[in-house]
Amino acid sequence: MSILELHNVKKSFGDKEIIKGLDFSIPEGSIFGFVGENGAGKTTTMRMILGLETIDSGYIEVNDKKVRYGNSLTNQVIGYLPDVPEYYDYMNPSEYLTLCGRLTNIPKKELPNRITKLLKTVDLPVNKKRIGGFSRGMKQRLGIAQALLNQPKLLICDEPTSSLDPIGRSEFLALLASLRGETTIIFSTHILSDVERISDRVGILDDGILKVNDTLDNLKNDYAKPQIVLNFDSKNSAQKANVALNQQALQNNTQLTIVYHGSYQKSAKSILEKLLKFDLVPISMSRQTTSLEDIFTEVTQ
Ligand SMILES: Nc1ncnc2c1ncn2[C@@H]1O[C@H](COP(=O)(O)OP(=O)(O)OP(=O)(O)O)[C@@H](O)[C@H]1O
Repeated sequence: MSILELHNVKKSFGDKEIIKGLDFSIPEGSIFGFVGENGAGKTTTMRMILGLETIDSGYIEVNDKKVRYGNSLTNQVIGYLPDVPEYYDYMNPSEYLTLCGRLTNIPKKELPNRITKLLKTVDLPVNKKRIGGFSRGMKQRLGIAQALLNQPKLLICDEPTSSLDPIGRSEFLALLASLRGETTIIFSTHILSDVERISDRVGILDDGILKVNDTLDNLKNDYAKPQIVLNFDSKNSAQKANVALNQQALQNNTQLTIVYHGSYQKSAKSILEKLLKFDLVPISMSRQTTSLEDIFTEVTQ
């Protein structure tokens, strides 16, 4: 079952068509990595899902209900972490979450328990430390606690890791991954390794349409272009080796890259046999699989 469905959604700003017909759905329980170059329209799409932006044509459904522009009822099942969450620096996390809970009408009796549990989930202290003294990573984690306060079915995060250092990013991704199964997550990013780390599904937005929407495993199979990379001790040896291989390889200085088909074992054996005939021995040989970056480049070229 899908928690989110977009049906031929189009959106222009002035005479510039940004979203040219988005048609996709996100199955319940998945972590969906929404990727695209700067300005591709990721934030605009998320804002339309939240009813914060008008839709020119088409429609969006969340949990089987149509999204309406301005204070959409569908937001009752959505948690949202904007790209730059704003806080009252003088508050501590419990005070801030209490304020958010009151504004969203969470029953007063339930609120303290939920807050204690959530602060534990996002690994923030329940002490009196003020938000003003928090690191960016802590602020993003507090943002997730706020987004989870209404126990949403769908969690939307807009570029949640782009301002974090590697440790903050790692901790944040681990937090998102720990929510797998509890809520469906859509997060936008242009950090492809983040998507590879935690997403089940990937959508690539390019030129106003979703060019790809599939599981990472399927994408890797569909776009598989397995390569063998050989390194030699000199440019000259690499050149000679390429002659021995009938110029099959792409040479970059001391490195040769060969796209192979079928079995790795057979291809590697045949390459080595050809090289050894000429006494050419590579200093290293490795098999490379398709990365999301390769797929992204191919799709958006
Ligand atoms: N309110 C607006 N008025 C006019 N143009 C807008 C408005 N909002 C967004 N745009 C334009 O729409 C395009 C898509 O912007 P959007 O922020 O959705 O892209 P994005 O994929 O989220 O980019 P980034 O990764 O840089 O955040 C951009 O060209 C942007 O300048």
